[in-house]
Amino acid sequence: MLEADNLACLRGERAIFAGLSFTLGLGEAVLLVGANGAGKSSLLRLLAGLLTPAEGRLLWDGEDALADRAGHAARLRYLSHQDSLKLALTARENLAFFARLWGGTPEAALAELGLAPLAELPARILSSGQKRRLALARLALAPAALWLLDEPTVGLDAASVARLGTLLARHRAAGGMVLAATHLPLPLPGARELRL
Ligand SMILES: Nc1ncnc2c1ncn2[C@@H]1O[C@H](COP(=O)(O)OP(=O)(O)OP(=O)(O)O)[C@@H](O)[C@H]1O
Repeated sequence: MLEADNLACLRGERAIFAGLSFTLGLGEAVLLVGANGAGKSSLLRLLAGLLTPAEGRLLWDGEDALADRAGHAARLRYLSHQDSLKLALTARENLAFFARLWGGTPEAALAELGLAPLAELPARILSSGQKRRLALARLALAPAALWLLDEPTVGLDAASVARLGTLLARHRAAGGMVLAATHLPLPLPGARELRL
C-alpha cells in the first residue's frame, strides 16, 4: 500500500501544497484534480521519486518509499505530460527499449493501443494522438504495482480512451494502483477524487 503522510512540496522557493495525506490500496484509483498550477504534476513527480518532499513521508507497505529510489522506480510506471519518445526510432523500437528494461513484447503492447499498423514508422511522423498512444503502450508491456499518469488522455480519440480503459481495468483487477491527474473524464470507475 502507498501512503502519503503530511506531504509538502516546494518548487523553487514557493510552497505548492502542504499537509497532504492519503492512502492508495490494492486495486484502488485516485483522480487528481485541481486548477492549473495547483500542483498535480508536482505531486506525481514527488510520488515517482523525482522530487523530494519538503515535509512529510511517502510510505510503501509502511516503509520509507524513497529510501531506495531505484527500488521505488522499479515498482512504478510514470507517464508525464511528455511522451518521452525517441523520434528517430520506429514505434516498435521505442517500445523495445522499455521491453529490455521491464520485460514484455513490443508487438503485444502496440496491439493493445491499436498501433500495430504503425509499428515500423518513425515516431517523428506519428500524429500527436498516435504519439500519446505509443507512450501509453509502455503500460501494456509488463506489470508494475503503481501507475502515475499525468493527463493520459490528452489528444486521444474515443476508441483510444476506451483502450486505455481496458488497460486500467485489467491493471486494477490484478491489484494494481493508479493515480492520475486530469482535467478530462477518465475511464476509472470508482476512483476517489483528490483535489489540490
Ligand atoms: N521546475 C519548476 N521550478 C519552479 N516552479 C515550478 C517548476 N515546475 C512547476 N513549478 C510551479 O509549481 C506549480 C505547480 O505546477 P504543476 O505543474 O505541478 O501544476 P499542475 O496542477 O500540474 O498544473 P496543470 O493543470 O497546468 O498541468 C506552478 O505554480 C508552477 O509554476
